[in-house]
Amino acid sequence: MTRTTPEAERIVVVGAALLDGSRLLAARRSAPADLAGRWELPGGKVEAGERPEDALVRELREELGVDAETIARVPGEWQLRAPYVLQVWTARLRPGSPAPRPLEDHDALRWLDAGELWDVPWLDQDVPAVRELAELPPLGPA
Ligand SMILES: Nc1nc2c([nH]c(=O)n2[C@H]2C[C@H](O)[C@@H](COP(=O)(O)OP(=O)(O)OP(=O)(O)O)O2)c(=O)[nH]1
Repeated sequence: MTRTTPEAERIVVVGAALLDGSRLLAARRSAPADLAGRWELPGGKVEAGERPEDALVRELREELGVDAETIARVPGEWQLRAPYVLQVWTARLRPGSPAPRPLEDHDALRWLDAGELWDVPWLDQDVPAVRELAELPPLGPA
């Protein structure tokens, strides 16, 4: 049975498909223990009154030390552990941005070429989102 979370109890987690040409940035979580060592899309929880796109830019600044901008919403929404749901935006670094560094929540970063998307052990709950990304340009069919 698929369990859905009532609208009022949902907390949106925004994840970035941070792109550099046709490469995608994957981030390895360092905490909590049950997620540590698995790979995810950098991002975090949207705060009350915050636009998801603004939350994503803020999270990328805090977690990776970068100056990024969102490009477009990736169609779909994926249930995480309740009450969280994952929404994904493609994003890119703005000109002059520092390179990403694992400042918070992560202990490794990796730019994956389109052919390397499945070379890291993604969090189980991120696999459907990565599968969707793999079907979309610039990672998948043009
Ligand atoms: N950022 C991110 N979180 C994910 C992904 N997949 C997934 O299950 N999660 C979970 C982990 C956390 O329970 C929750 C997001 O938490 P977070 O720790 O990244 O968010 P945050 O920076 O706002 O957290 P906080 O420390 O301020 O509370 O969503 C993903 O791809 N990216």
